[in-house]
Amino acid sequence: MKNNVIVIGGSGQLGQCLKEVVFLEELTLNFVFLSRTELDCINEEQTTSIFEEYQPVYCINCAAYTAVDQAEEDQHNAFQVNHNAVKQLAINCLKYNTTLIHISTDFVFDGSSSTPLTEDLDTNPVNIYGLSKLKGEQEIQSLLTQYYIIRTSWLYSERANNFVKTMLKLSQTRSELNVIYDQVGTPTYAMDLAKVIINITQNDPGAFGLYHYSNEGVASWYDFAKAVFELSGIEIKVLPVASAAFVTKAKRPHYSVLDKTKIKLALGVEIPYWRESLNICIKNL
Ligand SMILES: NC(=O)C1=CN([C@@H]2O[C@H](COP(=O)(O)OP(=O)(O)OC[C@H]3O[C@@H](n4cnc5c(N)ncnc54)[C@H](OP(=O)(O)O)[C@@H]3O)[C@@H](O)[C@H]2O)C=CC1
Ligand SMILES: Cc1cn([C@H]2C[C@H](O)[C@@H](COP(=O)(O)OP(=O)(O)O[C@H]3O[C@@H](C)C(=O)[C@@H](O)[C@H]3O)O2)c(=O)[nH]c1=O
Repeated sequence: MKNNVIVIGGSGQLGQCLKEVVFLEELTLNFVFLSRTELDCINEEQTTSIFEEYQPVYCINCAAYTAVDQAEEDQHNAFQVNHNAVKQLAINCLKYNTTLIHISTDFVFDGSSSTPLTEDLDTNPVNIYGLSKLKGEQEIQSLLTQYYIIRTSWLYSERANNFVKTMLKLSQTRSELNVIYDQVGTPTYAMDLAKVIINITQNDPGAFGLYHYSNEGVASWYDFAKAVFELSGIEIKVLPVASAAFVTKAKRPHYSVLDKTKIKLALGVEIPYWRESLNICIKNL
């Protein structure tokens, strides 16, 4: 019984990438991917019965309310998924001695730093999504010792919705695009992150705690968009604009480059440079 790994939010972007890594590698554990229809994690009874059924050795939580702008007007649902459901997962992990691998975000920071963000830096989210994700982190940290919280940033892949796919889609109907240059971070190829997560389940060093993971390097959304078009061979005019000129419902941090020193040392991961990974993704699209 003790060889099950449950993946919550299994049909989202990261969930699908995890599924692909599991499919490609020979693994010792039995991975069970649960879509929202199989487990709605805001349903406490359903969550408890899934833990009872699988008694998982790991629970990988990829479920989240990720619509950053929508969250500003839909706070209740954002907190239900990103805070309350995470608390229920943690309670069940405690009961079944399950290690929780939970994904969080660079949006827990306010963006006022100008040097890469370490795990011990003060948080101060500037939007509802970031605040709800921070509350989820805090529940885990107060209830569990056996957990990995991995904060990541700007996830993209061949799957689901993400900035790369949005840019490519917009380029089909527009001859020029305005893209923000004064929000700086690091794009992360979700396949790279998925490999790190699966590796934890296969070679767990027991180094529980909070970690930062993104690809290497630094980019603005403008740099990211330009690279998407350059690597795809698409000719389109991309105009750099300031955040003030691109109004969105949610405020976003101006600087969210994550410092990856801790995860590199503790888990021995080698992290690809963001443009290298983007190139792989674009070739697959
Ligand atoms: N995307 C990004 O840029 C970043 C994401 N993250 C974090 O990484 C993690 C994975 O994100 P990503 O895969 O990109 O996000 P997606 O939005 O692609 O996937 C999230 C998944 O969660 C599911 N979900 C939402 N509500 C529930 C619920 N009540 N019960 C069960 N499942 C639910 C969604 O289901 P459905 O498909 O039915 O809506 C969806 O499949 C999240 O924790 C996110 O906060 C961190 C930094 C950047
Ligand atoms: C579509 C578009 C967006 N933008 C800007 C708006 C925003 O500042 C930035 C990214 O926009 P998006 O809405 O695609 O991405 P956004 O939802 O802000 O992405 C965030 O998602 C959550 C889930 C996270 O955890 C973060 O790490 C981050 O990836 O690009 C432009 O400048 N021009 C455009 O044409």
